[in-house]
Amino acid sequence: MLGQGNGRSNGKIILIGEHSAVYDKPAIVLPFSDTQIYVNVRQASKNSLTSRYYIGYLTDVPNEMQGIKQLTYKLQAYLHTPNFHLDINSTVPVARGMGSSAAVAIAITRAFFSWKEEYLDQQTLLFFANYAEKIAHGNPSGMDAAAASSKEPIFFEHKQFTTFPMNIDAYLLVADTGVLGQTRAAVKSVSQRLQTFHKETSAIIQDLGLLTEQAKEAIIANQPESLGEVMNQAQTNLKTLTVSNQLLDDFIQFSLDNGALGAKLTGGGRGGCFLALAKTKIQAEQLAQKLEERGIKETWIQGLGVYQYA
Ligand SMILES: Nc1ncnc2c1ncn2[C@@H]1O[C@H](COP(=O)(O)OP(=O)(O)O)[C@@H](O)[C@H]1O
Ligand SMILES: C[C@@](O)(CCOP(=O)(O)O)CC(=O)O
Repeated sequence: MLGQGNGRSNGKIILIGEHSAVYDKPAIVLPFSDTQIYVNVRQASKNSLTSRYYIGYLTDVPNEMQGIKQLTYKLQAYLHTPNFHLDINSTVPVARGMGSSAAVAIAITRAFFSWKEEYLDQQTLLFFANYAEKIAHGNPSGMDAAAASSKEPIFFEHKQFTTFPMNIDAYLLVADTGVLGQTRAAVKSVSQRLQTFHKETSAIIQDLGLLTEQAKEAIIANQPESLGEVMNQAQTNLKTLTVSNQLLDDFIQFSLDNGALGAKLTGGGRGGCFLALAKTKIQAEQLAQKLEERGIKETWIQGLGVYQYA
């Protein structure tokens, strides 16, 4: 009888570059250690899963969990494991643009390899995580899995990532609208727009890529105001791509009216979370309080310069 295997991962925040990353443009993504996933795997008579969102046999999981199911079967075949029970404990909100599907895939892969006491290199880890992401998202850029596997903020480009100095003195307020995001549908609709309105849509995607480069420069040069302006321009482009929604637009405007240097949605959009940039922690806290009074479900504050690595 095999012992147990354990794996961990964390959520992520896309600072800038969602959607355009699917078309090979760069993105800046931060691992987000305030949200964590722990997975335990052990031998069982039938393949089964326990998570806050689902309890039961893997043969019966709902369609939206096909990514996880196929991943575990692939890991089982690759590592020649017996039947298993998976326990998933997570504080990453599901379908809010925080990369829950990639984080869970990373934690599951780590748990299986630790169970079999097999060495897991970064390339193999990303191979398995992106296998699950392809089933969950259709056409993932790969940045969610890369960020969930990294301890530091990353500049993701051409399927590779590098790190860079987070010199900036500013605070990110992450706010959850509480409404499910629709990553798969939003990614599909951008691809349809690209066919129908090719010239206009590819210009927006190009622009989002340039804005990501400008965001990196603003961070390195410690220019919070410039970063805020770049975030606002990115949000305008995301709105034109129709991946925002009225709720996000209203909260983003409210944040700007209440002193945010910039604000934009994060992740797949059409729900989920948004980001507001503040110069000081106190300003971020004051805005968080106002947003919560206005109905925001949950907020987190992340220092950008004093980044606490996951
Ligand atoms: N805690 C969890 N337990 C089980 N499955 C999870 C969990 N978190 C995420 N998932 C999987 O990830 C999917 C949600 O992913 P997705 O909609 O892409 O969210 P996100 O936009 O946060 O990445 C779920 O349908 C499920 O398959
Ligand atoms: C829209 C996209 O750029 C980011 C999706 O982020 P999330 O899965 O909603 O956390 C898609 C992708 O990069 O695969």
